[in-house]
Amino acid sequence: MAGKGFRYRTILEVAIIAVVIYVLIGTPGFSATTNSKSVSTKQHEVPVAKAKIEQLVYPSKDLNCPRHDYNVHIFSTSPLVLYIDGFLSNEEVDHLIASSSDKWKVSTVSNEGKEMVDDSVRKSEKAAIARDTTVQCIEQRALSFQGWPQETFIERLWTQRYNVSGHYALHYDWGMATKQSRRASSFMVYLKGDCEGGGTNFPRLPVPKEEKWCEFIECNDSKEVEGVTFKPKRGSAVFWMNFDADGRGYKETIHAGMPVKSGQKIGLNIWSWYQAGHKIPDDS
Ligand SMILES: O=C(O)CCC(=O)C(=O)O
Ligand SMILES: [Fe+2]
Repeated sequence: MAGKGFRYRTILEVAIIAVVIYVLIGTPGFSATTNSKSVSTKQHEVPVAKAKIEQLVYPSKDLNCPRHDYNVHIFSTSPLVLYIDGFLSNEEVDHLIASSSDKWKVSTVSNEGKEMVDDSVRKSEKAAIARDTTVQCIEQRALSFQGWPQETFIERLWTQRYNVSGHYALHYDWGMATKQSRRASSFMVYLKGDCEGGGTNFPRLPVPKEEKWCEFIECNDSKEVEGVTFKPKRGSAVFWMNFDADGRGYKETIHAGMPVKSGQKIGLNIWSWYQAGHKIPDDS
């Protein structure tokens, strides 16, 4: 009798341990094993890292980019948040807007690996712009700005358009982060900011005291808006690092695209993806 009871207990313990291991391995960001986790377990067995690698772009080595100057202001050192005044030239901004014009598609959000439209989270349109020389020079500038970090690549550039009531609710840009692969940094570049509202709000970042910042941030935000809101100033960008050196996501980087109350806003996302062990393909 005692032997049987012991056996049942052992089976129960093994079952509990198996369930715990299953749950942990299935949790995003838990370990390296999530690197090869499927986007959708049912229909499309696409490993996350593979899907992401297909979105990475490599500016040509033969580019001859025109010189371009911009002004950088340190907003915060931990996490690193910078405001880059004039990151893009007027010509580049016009070019990006023109090349998006016939490509706008409704924006989606990713929910447990599935892409879906959800207006309550994200209401905008996005366009995957062609990678001509101007665009590749911007990709190259984004890498150069960051000091050419190792095993880090630019994700294909997207523009994003918000009309009245367009917005992007609070979120992190982390995506499916693992030790081996993650969205290391974000640039939110503004192409068009002829609007009321539409700033990028970081509720956990404190508002600086210095009035000079009012050129770049909302200084008349109502009391209900927490933290700092960067103005969508044409050609300028907010840059931030999403993770610390150990790969822990910075909670302070939670942010939102504030609702556009009138007019229109167009932005450009430049995300940099860290992929351990990945190399620029020979044929690129
Ligand atoms: O439009 C904005 O201000 C923010 C957009 C954003 O956070 C994103 O596209 O990830
Ligand atoms: Fe974002």
